[in-house]
Amino acid sequence: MSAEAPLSSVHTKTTPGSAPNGLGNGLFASEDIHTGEDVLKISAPFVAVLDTPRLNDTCSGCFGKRQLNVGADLHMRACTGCQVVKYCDRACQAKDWKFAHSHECRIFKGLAPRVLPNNARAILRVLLRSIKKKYSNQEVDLFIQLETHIREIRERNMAQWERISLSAKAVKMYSGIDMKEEVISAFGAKLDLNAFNLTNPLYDRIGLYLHPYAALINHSCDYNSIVGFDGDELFVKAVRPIKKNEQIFISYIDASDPHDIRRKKLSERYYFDCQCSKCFEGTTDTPEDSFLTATHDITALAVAETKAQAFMESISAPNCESTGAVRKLESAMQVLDQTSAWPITRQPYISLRDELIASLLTNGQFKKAFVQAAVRYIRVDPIVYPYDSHPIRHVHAWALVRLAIHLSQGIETNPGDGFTLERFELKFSLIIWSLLNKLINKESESCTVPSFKRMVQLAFYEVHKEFVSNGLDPSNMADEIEREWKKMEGVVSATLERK
Ligand SMILES: C[S@@+](CC[C@H](N)C(=O)[O-])C[C@H]1O[C@@H](n2cnc3c(N)ncnc32)[C@H](O)[C@@H]1O
Repeated sequence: MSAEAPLSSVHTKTTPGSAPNGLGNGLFASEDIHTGEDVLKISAPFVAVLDTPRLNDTCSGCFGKRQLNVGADLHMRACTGCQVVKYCDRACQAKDWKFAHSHECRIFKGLAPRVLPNNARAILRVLLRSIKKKYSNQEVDLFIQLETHIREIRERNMAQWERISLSAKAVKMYSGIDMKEEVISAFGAKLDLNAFNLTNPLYDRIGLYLHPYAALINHSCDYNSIVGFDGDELFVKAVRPIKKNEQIFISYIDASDPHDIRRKKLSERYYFDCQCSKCFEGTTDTPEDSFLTATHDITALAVAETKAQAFMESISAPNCESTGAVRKLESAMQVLDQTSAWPITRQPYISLRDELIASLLTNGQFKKAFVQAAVRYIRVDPIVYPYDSHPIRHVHAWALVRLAIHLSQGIETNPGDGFTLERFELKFSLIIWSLLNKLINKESESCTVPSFKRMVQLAFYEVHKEFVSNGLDPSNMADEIEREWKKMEGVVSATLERK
């Protein structure tokens, strides 16, 4: 495969090669890559589908990109044929029709009101596109060579194997495709092992995505690159400088999990014992594995963790509304606090706070959400995501901006909000301006995707214009801004002291 142009839709600073330590193949930097630069950009997926709940609120043509760019509530229309997929407009519909929907529409229509699960819809797309010769020989070759771990799936996870077999049976039956079920099942296993979470530009999962070139990237808990999506475009960006010939690594799992949990997830989900440098170093001094005190009661900590996890799991129950979720998440955090040893930067605390912010927003408790988002931005993220370029840090800063804008407009919040933010007398406009200014200044090194950057630029332009129209230039207000951030520190300390 040529280093410069592996496939027409692939733009990359990598070459495939054999990876050391029994990792099979991998991708290697073909030149020095700076922080924030594209390691790999793929303009068209091999296959990408939305998760079933997202079919109703996300466009199957642009995967929500236009909704974000236009910033308006686009009124999506369902495909008149199958009524399963929805689109922003004719352009999005035409794009998806050409990509695959023209071949699957009648199958979806025949199944209505049932909808195939996401993995079956993805397998169906791959099969239909293969039959219609929509893939190049190179793409097919790469796909065929992908790891399946099919033997391990059959031996170690009967439920997964049954799901794959059932999907294969359904796809064969509904499409009428003349192919052995075992071959279709192998496609399903390839998908399970190699697909990425398709996310929107704010890094919320919306579906699954596969491209066989991107699937060559191996995992490391000490990754140097991050995957993001802008619509159906994939971006792999460098979170830190990468030297020529260095191997490209992403994290397949949540790298903020402690050592043992990371290894368990990789083994159960991807069927390998991680051979990365961080796993070899073990648990000494890593923030994910540390507690606040050197001596602690291991059993009490394990009990607290189990209790907190149970609270967290209970919020995904179908009958759990947002008020109940807030209460449960706060109880879970309290259980961890009561150990006096659990850092706010150790899982499951990090996820509990993320979930709490989301539930507070749903519940209209904006002040409390702002305070929790401030704790996350100031105290949690710099430890959990040590690279400044990490997109999650930028997305969390954006969440804080949105909440500050909301509060600065004096929009009434839920009466049960409780937190007396007023006593800190925050000047929200300066906090908003300084957060956006920081995001803009770090833009070239940020691993966020283009739509996110555009959204930030637009917001900064509007906020700055507002200051100028009042005869002010915040670029010359460094002292005032510093004072506001001291107040924000006060908000964060007061919140954490109340624990
Ligand atoms: C998506 S594929 C990556 C490409 C793969 N190396 C290949 O040759 O096709 C994932 C598989 O690569 C291997 N792998 C990736 N990262 C690894 C790691 N850190 N330690 C051990 N094996 C790894 C495992 O077999 C895993 O199931």
